[in-house]
Amino acid sequence: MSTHSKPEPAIFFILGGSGDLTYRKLIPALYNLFLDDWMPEQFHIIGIGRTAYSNEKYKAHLLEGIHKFSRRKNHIEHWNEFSEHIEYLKMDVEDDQAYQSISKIVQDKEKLFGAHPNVIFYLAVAPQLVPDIAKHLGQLNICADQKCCRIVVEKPFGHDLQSAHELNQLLQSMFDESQIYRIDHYLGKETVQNILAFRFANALFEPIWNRNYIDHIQITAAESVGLEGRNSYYEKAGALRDMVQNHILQLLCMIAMEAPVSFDANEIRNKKVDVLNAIRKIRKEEVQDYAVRGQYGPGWMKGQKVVGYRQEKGVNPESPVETFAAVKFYVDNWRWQGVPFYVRTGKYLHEKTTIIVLQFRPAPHYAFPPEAAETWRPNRLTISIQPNMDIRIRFQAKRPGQKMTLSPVDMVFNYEEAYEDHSPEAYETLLLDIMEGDATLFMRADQVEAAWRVITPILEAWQNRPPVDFPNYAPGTWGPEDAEALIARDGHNWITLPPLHQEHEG
Ligand SMILES: NC(=O)C1=CN([C@@H]2O[C@H](COP(=O)(O)OP(=O)(O)OC[C@H]3O[C@@H](n4cnc5c(N)ncnc54)[C@H](OP(=O)(O)O)[C@@H]3O)[C@@H](O)[C@H]2O)C=CC1
Ligand SMILES: O=C1O[C@H](COP(=O)(O)O)[C@@H](O)[C@H](O)[C@H]1O
Repeated sequence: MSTHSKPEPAIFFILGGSGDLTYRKLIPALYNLFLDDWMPEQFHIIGIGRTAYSNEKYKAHLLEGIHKFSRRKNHIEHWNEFSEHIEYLKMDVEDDQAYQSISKIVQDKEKLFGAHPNVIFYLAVAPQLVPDIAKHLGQLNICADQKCCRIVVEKPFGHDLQSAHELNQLLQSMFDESQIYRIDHYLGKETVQNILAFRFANALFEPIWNRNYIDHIQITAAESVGLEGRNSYYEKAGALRDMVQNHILQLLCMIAMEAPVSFDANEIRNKKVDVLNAIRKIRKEEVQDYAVRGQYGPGWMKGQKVVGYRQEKGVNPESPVETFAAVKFYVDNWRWQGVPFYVRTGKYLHEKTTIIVLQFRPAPHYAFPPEAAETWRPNRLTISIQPNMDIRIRFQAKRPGQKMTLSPVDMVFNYEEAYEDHSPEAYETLLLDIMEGDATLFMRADQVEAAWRVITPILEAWQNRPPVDFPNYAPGTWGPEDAEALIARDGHNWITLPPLHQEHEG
């Protein structure tokens, strides 16, 4: 979010350096920053885990991750230069004595750099290890330096409101809030950051961005993948915790927030937390009117046979865990009173797509002859987050010819067509922000808790009332029928993005 200059010298400790996140995301992102000349002049990366790796084996393992997962899989010409900055430390994070090695490395690097580096502890470990690690790190002298020492905490941040609150209290007892970076990788996506630019760098849209013009809003974050090996985590989470509590509510905040006075991290976060606090609390007894859950059964995905969720390895054969969730929210404030926000997400859905749709109200009066159009399509603004990266505005246009015949057309801004520059991966942006000490795109303690508060009644109602109809959707569909009913009851339907230039429906 900052307007970047090259960061100060930095030491990265990745606790969980032998794990999947480091392999898939963190090292590819750091390497891309290196290729783009964004890494500090002096930096060092220490991967930590219990697995026995020599430095050479560790680097070879990480290089394999670049080949598989980096957006620049084959750009390895600078890998040797980059990997000189990497080492592996075999360490059990539950061993109290082991933390001395960390202090020693920092002292050695300080001498070598001849400067006081920023020290970043990235906790890429299972959530149950986080409290213990934070306690140990908090006791190190280097962490008393509020300006230089930072701790990065991955999702899930807590399992519910109470555990999130306890984790916040613990972290804040060891670190200043300004040192804590709670990751929500959606906030690092280019198209998500662009929502702020679109809304607040243009005078055109803000006057109509409210209940007077907008009929309803939809947010779809559909995935075509399944569990991707994270079965045991997912069985404790489910779609509501995994996607709605964090990513989807953050998208909703970006759409619904008031204009910030400045781009100060706390100013933006204040405006977002105002939205979370304004979301109408769903009463437990009304949860079924506002929320729908689903679980996929066995079926086919892109020509491949897939097992149902309950048949996945490590999953309870009678699991009540939802792999799909749809919710209708209201934001009770002057801007959004009465405007429903429909959100949905799920695994093994028809296609991977994350879109935000602002459906405008119809024009107040159509003066055109009845034969001008079969049906009137109100204006619609669609923000495609991924995999398409575009913004489309739908409006009525006169078809060429002697008669006044109208049809809907799209005005499109497409990232790839508009800019030659590539878009960085979310983790690249976020890691650079951490190095620069810019917390704008990270979750503050009160934001995380406010988001848990929003979904708590649904979590509790679902826990108290086990599902009777699971599995209730087939892989490759758009989820359970009840999700269609949720929105159809209000006279709407879920909008999926047609390919550009295709005739509009719905
Ligand atoms: N993977 C992903 O795509 C995503 C992951 N996340 C989050 O990131 C975090 C890490 O996930 P992921 O990488 O998938 O998990 P993995 O299970 O792949 O990795 C866990 C890491 O923790 C290390 N570890 C476990 N116990 C100890 C210990 N006692 N001492 C030292 N190291 C230990 C493991 O090292 P070793 O076995 O060598 O001891 C390993 O490096 C989780 O919170 C997850 O929710 C969030 C979004 C996406
Ligand atoms: O945080 C998570 O996000 C991914 C989806 O991320 P995306 O960037 O591919 O949209 C999701 O698959 C995973 O279950 C969840 O933990």
